[in-house]
Amino acid sequence: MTLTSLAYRRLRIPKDAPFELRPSSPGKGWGGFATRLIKQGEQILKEEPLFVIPKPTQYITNEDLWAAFRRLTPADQGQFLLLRDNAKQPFMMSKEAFAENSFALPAKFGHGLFLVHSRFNHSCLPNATVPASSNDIITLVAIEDIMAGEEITFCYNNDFECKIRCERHKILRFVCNCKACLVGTPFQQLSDVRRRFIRGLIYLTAGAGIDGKSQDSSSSVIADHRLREAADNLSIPLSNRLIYLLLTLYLLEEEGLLDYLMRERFEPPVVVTSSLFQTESNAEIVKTAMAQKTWQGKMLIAFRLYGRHDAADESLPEMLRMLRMLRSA
Ligand SMILES: C[S@@+](CC[C@H](N)C(=O)[O-])C[C@H]1O[C@@H](n2cnc3c(N)ncnc32)[C@H](O)[C@@H]1O
Repeated sequence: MTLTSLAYRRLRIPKDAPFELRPSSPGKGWGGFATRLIKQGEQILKEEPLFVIPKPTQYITNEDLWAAFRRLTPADQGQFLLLRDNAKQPFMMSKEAFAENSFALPAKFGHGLFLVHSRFNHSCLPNATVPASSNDIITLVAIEDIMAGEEITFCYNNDFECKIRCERHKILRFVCNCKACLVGTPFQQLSDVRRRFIRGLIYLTAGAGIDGKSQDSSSSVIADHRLREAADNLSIPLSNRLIYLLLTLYLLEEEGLLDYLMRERFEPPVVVTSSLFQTESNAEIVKTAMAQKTWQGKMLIAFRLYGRHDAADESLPEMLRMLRMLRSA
């Protein structure tokens, strides 16, 4: 344990916090570890920013940061000066310190410096999350039960469920070694296939990538141009649409990413889509599929619908296009 990393011992942590800060596995500096069982959905940490810079990242300057630093109380300045580059040496530049320890605050179109949230390491298969906040206060929430002694991690980006290992590492600018990143393992190889597949399936059902944009032919994950055009025009038939949605949920589950927040995001479209069928024979299959207990079971039955036309197919694209227009208005 180096003297510099011991600086973290002096960080202000809530007295009743269910975690402690200590060294993590090699290369990961320090991290947050559960000191007792933390139940799924439990709030692990609620934190106010030390300061906020109300600017997009690319416009934040060292001068902005020094001005914010000077406005802090001496005690808060002391806390800022405890920050270390991955628990090693102090940061050379305040911009680096800010980049490593800040979170975007959508409500303010700016970024806040969070001393304690930033001590938690990343995983592409996390056990916690920091949901988007509507104000300056952010929270760390368990997305599964976390055992005492287990490292608490969250995913640093919000679209990693559809990014493969090398894409994730390019964005992170460090090499993560979680189960989905450990090269040479069958899980890792399957993980890349699953996440690329999830990206394509999201495109097919939403008619846009996770960034809300349509893809040009060079960057598209959908190789078949007719299929991509059908996705862009929101004219994927209802039967296929339901199969793609169920497949997405099944793959997320296989990947270990189907936590309660993912379910909140992906289950409603399945419920809505399954309620739209107008052709009686199709509606019967959907009913049987939806009665199955598992996503795999639902998907296997729903595959019987593949390629089947439904009376709702005539009006569906128009309805979806109107919804898209309303959302973007
Ligand atoms: C916000 S800090 C996290 C806390 C940091 N470990 C510390 O000791 O201060 C982010 C840095 O931690 C390291 N890190 C976080 N998650 C990691 C992971 N899964 N694998 C390797 N390094 C990681 C990287 O150096 C990253 O730039």
